[in-house]
Amino acid sequence: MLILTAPRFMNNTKLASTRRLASSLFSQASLRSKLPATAAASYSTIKGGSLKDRLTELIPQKQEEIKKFRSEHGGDVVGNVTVDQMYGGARGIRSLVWEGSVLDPSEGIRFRGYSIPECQKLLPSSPNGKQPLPESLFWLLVTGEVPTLTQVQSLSAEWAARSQLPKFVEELIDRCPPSLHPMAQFSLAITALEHDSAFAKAYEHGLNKHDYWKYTYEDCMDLIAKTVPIAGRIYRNIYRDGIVAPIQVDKDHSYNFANVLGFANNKEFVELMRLYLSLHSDHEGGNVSAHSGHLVGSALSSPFLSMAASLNGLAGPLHGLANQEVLSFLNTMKEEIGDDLSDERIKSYLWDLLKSGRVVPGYGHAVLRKTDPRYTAQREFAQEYLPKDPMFQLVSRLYEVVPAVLTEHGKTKNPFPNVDSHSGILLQYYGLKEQNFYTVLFGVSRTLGVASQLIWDRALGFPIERPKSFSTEALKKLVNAK
Ligand SMILES: CC(=O)SCCNC(=O)CCNC(=O)[C@H](O)C(C)(C)COP(=O)(O)OP(=O)(O)OC[C@H]1O[C@@H](n2cnc3c(N)ncnc32)[C@H](O)[C@@H]1OP(=O)(O)O
Ligand SMILES: O=C([O-])CC(=O)C(=O)O
Repeated sequence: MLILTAPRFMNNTKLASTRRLASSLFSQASLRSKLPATAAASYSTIKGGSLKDRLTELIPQKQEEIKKFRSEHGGDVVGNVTVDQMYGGARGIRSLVWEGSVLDPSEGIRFRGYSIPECQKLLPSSPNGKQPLPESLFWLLVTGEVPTLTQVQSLSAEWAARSQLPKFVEELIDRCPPSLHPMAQFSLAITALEHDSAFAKAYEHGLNKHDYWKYTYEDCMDLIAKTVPIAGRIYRNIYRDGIVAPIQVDKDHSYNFANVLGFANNKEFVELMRLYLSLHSDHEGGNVSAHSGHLVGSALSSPFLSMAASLNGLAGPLHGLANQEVLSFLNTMKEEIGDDLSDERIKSYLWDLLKSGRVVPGYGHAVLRKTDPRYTAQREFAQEYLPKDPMFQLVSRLYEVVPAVLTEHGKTKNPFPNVDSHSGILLQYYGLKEQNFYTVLFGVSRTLGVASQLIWDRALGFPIERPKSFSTEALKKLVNAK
């Protein structure tokens, strides 16, 4: 209430009237009717069924599979827990079920069993591109199956059709001071989508457990669709003229994302978004953003509230925000060492940083013990499209120098780069220079992974999460410490 009556920070009449014009040209009511005939029909009648149809077939099979597995192996032991693990961020404790992806410490992520290069080969891309469409990755995460291009296009059309924001959410974003971090604005807007949660409304009126997933599914599809105009509005408000391009119903999710940001006229940037949104989507269940979304969802909070929790975790500098930190690190380093990219100069800069008790952002990982394949995929993109870019060259030089320094430093278990160490310089190259916004892009992508698991959490009837905790005193007693 208070927020709605507060003065606007962006009180610009011209801006308001332009927005009115844009929204009247593209109101939600007219949106569905503007879907191309094939696309409009597609998500209910596509060949092979819609994603929801396919889920309706798959869910009973998976429920049976798990029932049988638990009846035969429910008592099998999968690991022990040490005192160190309890104090050490639960590292390595096997305690979560996550269907979409599994992370191998050496090989990196596999989405439903497929590595990143395999996904790049197998998943449908745009007819004029070669990176997988994030829609296709979402289909894979949800079903475990590689979709057809028609199925993927049906998702593009469906997300576009669901993208309209409630007016009060637009106003909420517009009233945020530009000094409020984009991730805080993002989380705020996603929380506010709770207003129209199908799950929360149905639950309030008494919902059969067997139908939880259907309402969760509806909310998840709305959530994914609405991340795009929300992110666009935040970006355009803080850094540009406040005018957000309308969603185009005959375009894919990444094109629309690039378009709301104002970069869709560059085909390479649109391809980069397809790669970016696919790569950042899912990283098994234990990372902070995935686990937060799953945990909050386990209380039957709606996908909107669950995703807001996930985004709040992603916004931490040891997690998703590291991609913003990397840019600051690179820029400060460049300012300090200038053009001298010799090993000696870079090493001495890194040692000064480490001695001041700070981390090298973009390096290290809680699970990975080799170079993150998401880093490699972005590096390959850079080698193809921007091989001579000075920032890419700096990142490449660091790749040659940092692992040895971190190894000599002797603390980190993984001296190699992670996903965050590369993403920022690609965005810089195409003119998206505002690094404080970068984690919002990560969040738009991570929504795909968190949403796909939330649907399964409800379909499989996962219970409320509630691990046991101990005080140090109680723990000492437990292990008979003197
Ligand atoms: C999308 C993502 O979330 S990817 C990760 C993004 N985060 C970053 O890039 C930030 C920099 N990296 C880090 O801080 C860490 O490597 C993390 C948070 C990613 C993983 O943390 P952990 O699993 O605790 O790493 P690890 O077990 O190797 O840490 C051991 C020690 O090495 C230090 N260390 C780990 N990585 C680094 C690094 N990049 N630079 C300097 N020191 C490091 C840790 O701070 C810790 O020090 P401490 O014993 O004084 O507390
Ligand atoms: O897996 C992790 O802990 C962090 C990470 O890389 C991600 O969430 O993408």
